[in-house]
Amino acid sequence: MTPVETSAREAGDPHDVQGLPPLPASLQARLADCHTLPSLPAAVAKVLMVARRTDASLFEYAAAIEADPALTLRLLALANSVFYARHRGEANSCREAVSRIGLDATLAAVMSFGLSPSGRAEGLDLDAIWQRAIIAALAARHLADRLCPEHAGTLFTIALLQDIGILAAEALDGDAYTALIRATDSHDALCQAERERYGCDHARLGAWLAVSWGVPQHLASGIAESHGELEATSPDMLCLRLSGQIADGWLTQTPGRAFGRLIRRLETRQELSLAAFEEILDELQAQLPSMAELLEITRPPQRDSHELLAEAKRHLFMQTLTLGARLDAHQVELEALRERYAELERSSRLDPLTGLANRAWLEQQLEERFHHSREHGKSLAVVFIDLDHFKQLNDRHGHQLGDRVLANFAASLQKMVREGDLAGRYGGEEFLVILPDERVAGAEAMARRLAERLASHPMAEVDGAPLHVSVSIGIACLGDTDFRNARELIDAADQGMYQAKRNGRGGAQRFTPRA
Ligand SMILES: Nc1nc2c(ncn2[C@@H]2O[C@H](COP(=O)(O)OP(=O)(O)OP(=O)(O)O)[C@@H](O)[C@H]2O)c(=O)[nH]1
Repeated sequence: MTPVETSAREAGDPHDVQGLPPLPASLQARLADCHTLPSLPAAVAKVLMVARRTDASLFEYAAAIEADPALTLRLLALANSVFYARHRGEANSCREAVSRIGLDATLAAVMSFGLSPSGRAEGLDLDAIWQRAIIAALAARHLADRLCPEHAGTLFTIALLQDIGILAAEALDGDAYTALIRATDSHDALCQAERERYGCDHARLGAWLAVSWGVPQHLASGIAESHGELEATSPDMLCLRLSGQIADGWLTQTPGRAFGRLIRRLETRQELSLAAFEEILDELQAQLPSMAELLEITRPPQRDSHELLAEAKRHLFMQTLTLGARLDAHQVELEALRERYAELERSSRLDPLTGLANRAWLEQQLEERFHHSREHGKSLAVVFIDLDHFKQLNDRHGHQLGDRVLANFAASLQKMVREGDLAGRYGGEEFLVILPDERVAGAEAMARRLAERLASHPMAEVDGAPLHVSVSIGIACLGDTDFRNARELIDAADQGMYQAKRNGRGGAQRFTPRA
């Protein structure tokens, strides 16, 4: 956190945090009218006045605190607590106490005294709020000791005060706000609900309140930014934001799951190893009881860091398994979809009755092959086949038999074409075969073979008697004539076929351009 300059502002709410956008105007107006906002005892305010000066000495801090005996006692208790006393002797004066615990922690202790759980706001669970605050404050300090020691004291104070905005929101809205807390199942969800209701969350509101008390601006802007994403933040911001999330995980009914999620979120941050995280949790557990005692709040639940992280890893493992299983299922689904798509695509090219290429596919293929043959100076033959007297066949034997004949004819045709050729149904009883690299002679040979086959193989049986069909065939060839496009080539083969019909059916006729 970069300390924010405390120069006077020209306009706007004097309690705004410099460097941050102002609070929504309607909220500012309501805050200005609210007479129940939490305030600080005079002694605390005096200490804050000292803290606002960058050149304030230890002596001045001590002097401000000594003016209030209760505050002095609280500070001495803190300096002599397990956390600060370690192997040192007893601190007997306010000055000794301030020197031992440092200016930041002194400020935090003084502030927490001013906002002690014995204060007002009966609708709120102040005990829970302070539990979160002290866990976060200690976590922030220990995280900072590892990641940015120069900010450890400041972060302790900010983390401790990060939720004071809840006090302001409760003062504004009373039961409606406490109902909002009850309706949300996590701190994140509460922030989101606040943003929807007030246009900002309690962190931002807390920063405003802090400035109104005279808390130094850099602490206030820290409070404003204390809630948010862990990714892509500076190390000090990571310590601060993580501190609140550690506190939430610590206090939840399912800490293993919460810490599992936290570890996953931290995966992108290399600075903090799992071993360091476990040490921090150990330190937290060691210090929380005395801190809770000092603030006269209920002790937060006891957590065994080793067990906690083992459970967190179990959750992560289960989550990975579930994700893996889901991924597998998705892959199977994707494969099935791919197959289905390929099948659809394949069937979209086929004629359903005969299983041969349909007209659209024939035309598209001919188009491509036509251009390819032209470009490479190759020949390309098209054979147009029309079954003779098919109407008569239908009329005599019925449509179903007609269908069977078409299907059997298609199967025979398919057997006669070579790899690289394409046979398809062009329409009704019309068929087309594309013969790449083939000249008229090759196409005529194919027509002959087809006629022979039809003569020797009946296409159906009627009352035990074989039913033979004949076809009329038209042939056109790129190479013989200079067709401009595939359409012209088909039309030419069609004309050849009509000529074959006119010649008496059952034969093949090559296209001959009129002179
Ligand atoms: N069973 C059946 N008949 C079809 C199908 N498609 C077209 N036809 C019939 O094929 C017949 C074609 O008749 P025409 O075009 O008059 O030709 P044709 O009777 O074969 O006479 P020519 O071609 O002159 O030898 C029509 O009666 C169509 O109803 C089909 O999918 N199934």
